[in-house]
Amino acid sequence: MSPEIRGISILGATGSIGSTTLEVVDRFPERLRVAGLAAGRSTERLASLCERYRPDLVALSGEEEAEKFEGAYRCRLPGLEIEGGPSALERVATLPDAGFVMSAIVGAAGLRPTLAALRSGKVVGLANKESLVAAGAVMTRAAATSGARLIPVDSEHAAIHQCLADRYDPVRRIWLTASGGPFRTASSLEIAEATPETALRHPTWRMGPKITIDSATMMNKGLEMIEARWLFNQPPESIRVVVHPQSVVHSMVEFEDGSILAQLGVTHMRTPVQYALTWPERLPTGLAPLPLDQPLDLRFEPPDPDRFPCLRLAAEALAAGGDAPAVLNAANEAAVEAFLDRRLSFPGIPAVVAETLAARSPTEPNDLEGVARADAWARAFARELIADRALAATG
Ligand SMILES: NC(=O)C1=CN([C@@H]2O[C@H](COP(=O)(O)OP(=O)(O)OC[C@H]3O[C@@H](n4cnc5c(N)ncnc54)[C@H](OP(=O)(O)O)[C@@H]3O)[C@@H](O)[C@H]2O)C=CC1
Ligand SMILES: CC(=O)[C@@H](O)[C@H](O)COP(=O)(O)O
Ligand SMILES: [Mn+2]
Repeated sequence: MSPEIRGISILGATGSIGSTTLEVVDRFPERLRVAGLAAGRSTERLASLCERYRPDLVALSGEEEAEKFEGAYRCRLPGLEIEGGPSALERVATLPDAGFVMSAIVGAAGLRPTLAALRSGKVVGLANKESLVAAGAVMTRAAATSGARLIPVDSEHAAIHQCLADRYDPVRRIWLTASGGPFRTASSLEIAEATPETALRHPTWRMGPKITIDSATMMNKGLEMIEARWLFNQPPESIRVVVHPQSVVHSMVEFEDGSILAQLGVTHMRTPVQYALTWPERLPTGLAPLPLDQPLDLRFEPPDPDRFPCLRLAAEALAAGGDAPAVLNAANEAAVEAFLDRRLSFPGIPAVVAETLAARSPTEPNDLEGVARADAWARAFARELIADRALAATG
């Protein structure tokens, strides 16, 4: 019997995860059909994707972007519905013909459409970790109410999902592996001199710019600790980080008897992306296998929160709960953007996040509006700090 064709929507179709998702669609055209696509500003790429995959609906981040897209590409895309703005992203996330939604917009812009997909009971492949970092309680509650399923795409969480399978054995610890980023062996002085060029040189993964900077500060691992807390419902103190420079062991679960299960694989996002799209089935990825018939050194070392303070800040936000993770996330987004624009130094990133967290008046957001308020406050506060620092540096 041939498998049923599954309609999918891709939020963040023009990005790194979006492209990998489409590679998987190319591998299994008899199983996967693109129903909806959404993206931000890469209009030429989006138009080519629409020509190639013929979705029913395409959404752009804003109405103005959608009007420009319509004007420039309508003649190439007859019959395609084109919309823009937050409600359009939500429409793509809830299309009746899409049983699966790949949530791969970068940053807090991914929250609303991800929540819409969860509310409408979709299977959601979650790459947008910021959804769980900023609004973990809101997202997981929505999934529990609607019966939606969250399948992790983040490589570490996909690994843990596989190690846990349907086991109900008590978990002692979750070990998230971290590559350590481009500055793993650098001194604090060297790290202070980091530029966008050096920080974007990730040693093992090719990813979009925001997550690549997060890997360099190790905020990525901090965000992943918070993501793991919500995905696997584990107490914060049981979620640990171990540096593993080869990025071959994608993460591990330690059970009460001390046994540790790990998931290993090649360093390529096609594996977790395809895992989410075809779960619970496993299909060939077409990637060369991990060469275990060759010598392979695997190293594990403790992380250094003195050189990488973002790790400590994220652990503190996780322990504090309430709006702290949303504030951490928004301040980090503002700081990373400024670093990439050369308006903030690399050590300025944890400094801005720390000052923003310290200045917050704690709240307990219980819906997305509350999270959005915490996010807006933190973003504005962080941007002011960044502007003041730039002024102090030039003045
Ligand atoms: N890349 C990876 O290997 C991994 C990524 N992730 C997570 O997946 C997410 C995506 O990362 P990645 O693919 O690397 O990022 P990219 O920067 O490569 O892509 C981001 C995507 O988001 C879209 N986008 C940005 N802002 C908006 C907006 N306001 N409205 C609609 N679309 C928007 C971009 O559109 P456009 O380009 O058209 O502006 C693009 O399609 C992140 O949350 C990241 O942490 C997790 C694990 C691994
Ligand atoms: C591929 C993936 O899941 C990334 O989140 C990756 O883990 C980033 O590398 P770091 O381990 O350096 O943060
Ligand atoms: Mn990851």
